Amino acid sequence: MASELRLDQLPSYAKLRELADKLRKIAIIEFLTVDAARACDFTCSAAGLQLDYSKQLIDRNTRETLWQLAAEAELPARIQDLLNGAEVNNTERRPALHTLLRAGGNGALADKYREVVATREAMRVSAEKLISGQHRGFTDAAITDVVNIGIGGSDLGPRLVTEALRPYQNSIACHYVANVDPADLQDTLLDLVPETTLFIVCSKSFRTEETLTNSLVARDWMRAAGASDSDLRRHFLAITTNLEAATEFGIPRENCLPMWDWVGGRYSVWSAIGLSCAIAVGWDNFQQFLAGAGAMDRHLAEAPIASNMPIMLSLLEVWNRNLLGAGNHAVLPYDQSLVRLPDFLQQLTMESNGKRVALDGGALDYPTGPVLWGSAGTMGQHSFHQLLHQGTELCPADFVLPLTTHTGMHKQHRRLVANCLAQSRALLLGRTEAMAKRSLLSRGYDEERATALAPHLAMPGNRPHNVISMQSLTPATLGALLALYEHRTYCSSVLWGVNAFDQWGVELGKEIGAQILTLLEDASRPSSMDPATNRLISEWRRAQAPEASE
Ligand SMILES: O=P(O)(O)OC[C@H]1O[C@H](O)[C@H](O)[C@@H](O)[C@@H]1O
Repeated sequence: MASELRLDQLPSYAKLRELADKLRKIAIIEFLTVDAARACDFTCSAAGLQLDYSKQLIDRNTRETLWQLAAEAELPARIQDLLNGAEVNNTERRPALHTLLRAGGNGALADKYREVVATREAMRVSAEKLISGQHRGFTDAAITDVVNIGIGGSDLGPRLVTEALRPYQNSIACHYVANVDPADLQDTLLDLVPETTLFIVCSKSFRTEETLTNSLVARDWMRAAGASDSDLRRHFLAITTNLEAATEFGIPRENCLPMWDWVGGRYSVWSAIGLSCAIAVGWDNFQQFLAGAGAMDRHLAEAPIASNMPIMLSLLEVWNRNLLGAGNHAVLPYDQSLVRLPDFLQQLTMESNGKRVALDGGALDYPTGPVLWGSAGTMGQHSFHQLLHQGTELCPADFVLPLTTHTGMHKQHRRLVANCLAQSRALLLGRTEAMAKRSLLSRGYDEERATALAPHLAMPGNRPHNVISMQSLTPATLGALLALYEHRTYCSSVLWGVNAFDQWGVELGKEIGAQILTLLEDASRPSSMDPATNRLISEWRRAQAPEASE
């Protein structure tokens, strides 16, 4: 591992700085006009996806320099480290082997791969028993509903995949409960019947407060419906590395599927953590999902830097972040079934690359992972796109566009596609004040009013963005898309010199949460927190009805 890497000390970085100063004054549309081949050349394809980066603020020279930067950072070697099981998670002394979960076989990692294959088989059996109605509840009724209880990586991936693949959905309905707010579980259970409901307790650690709290309430709900302790085994499965804690909770070993410490939570949808997806869409579709990701893994491993899609996306991320100063990145899927994609990518990218020290613990004096946000088009157009077009913040964006629809409503889908392409073009071109004034005059405004209004209608354009398209959103292209972002995240972590696979920053809040809970549970305890926290604790205590404080 090159733990001493510092992005700003790589030889090409100084040249990129000069290029950024120069390019900031140029309009992207000029590149497209002058260079007729750019619209085709600034694209790459892999695993059923096409990336169009022709509307980024880079010219051919900058692109060459970015490729050079990737070579100087030894990105291809670092990618081999990831794929071959090197200890890329240095603070936790582990490899990060999510790619093994969708591999067809790997000689060097045969022991681990055997476990993966055995677990896949157990997932298949479990999913098929449920789908075929063989898995029955305590009154011998077939299970109709599955509730995945998990949070973070044990929720966001499975939830996204199940929702995105709704056209492939079979008869079992999968629901997702994550929040410790009792309303989340309560709302979900409202429409469910205990006799036909199965819970999957999804927790890599089996120590997560939200998941354990919700699972206990779910167990009480089952008991209240008449399920005995031995009946519960028909209604609870667990996915975890911590089999002991799961059995202590009352889920017998034969109802547990394993996870491994070499799979990070946010990279785990490919493991048994994805069981709810396999139940929702069936085993064949889940396998297609794994195969799509596997195809992207092979592309990452084999494609040269110049045509490597995850590497290119990562270089553009670093260019926009470090050289053009963009502190955020919007993801705009033009497909309602990908409405959860920004949520999933927030954990993937911000938990991975929201870091301020290098692998060797040294402080970094350049920015790392940007804030990621977004929502499905066209909803965002009627809300935050105003800022994308005219705000003072530079927001690079990825449009994600399946070219066809599963709905069968092709005429209406055309409108969605037209909106996506129009937003992309408007971000590229903008509108000058003179153009705005001309348009106002043609609409009957008088000279004085048109002059006054024109600056409000003018848009700078030149907003860099990518378009990631695919023929249609299938299990395979969805797998490829998620793997693409996983690999972009890893490549960027290499360039920034940070560990993408730990998340120490989430721990302190959990510790303080446990301390504060003891103060909320026992009103007689004096609170010795900071004055602001003490005041809020007192306010909470005053707000409680007497029966809530027992
Ligand atoms: O799967 P679990 O062990 O319950 O963890 C669930 C989540 O909680 C943690 O706080 C981490 O920040 C996440 O990376 C993880 O996915």
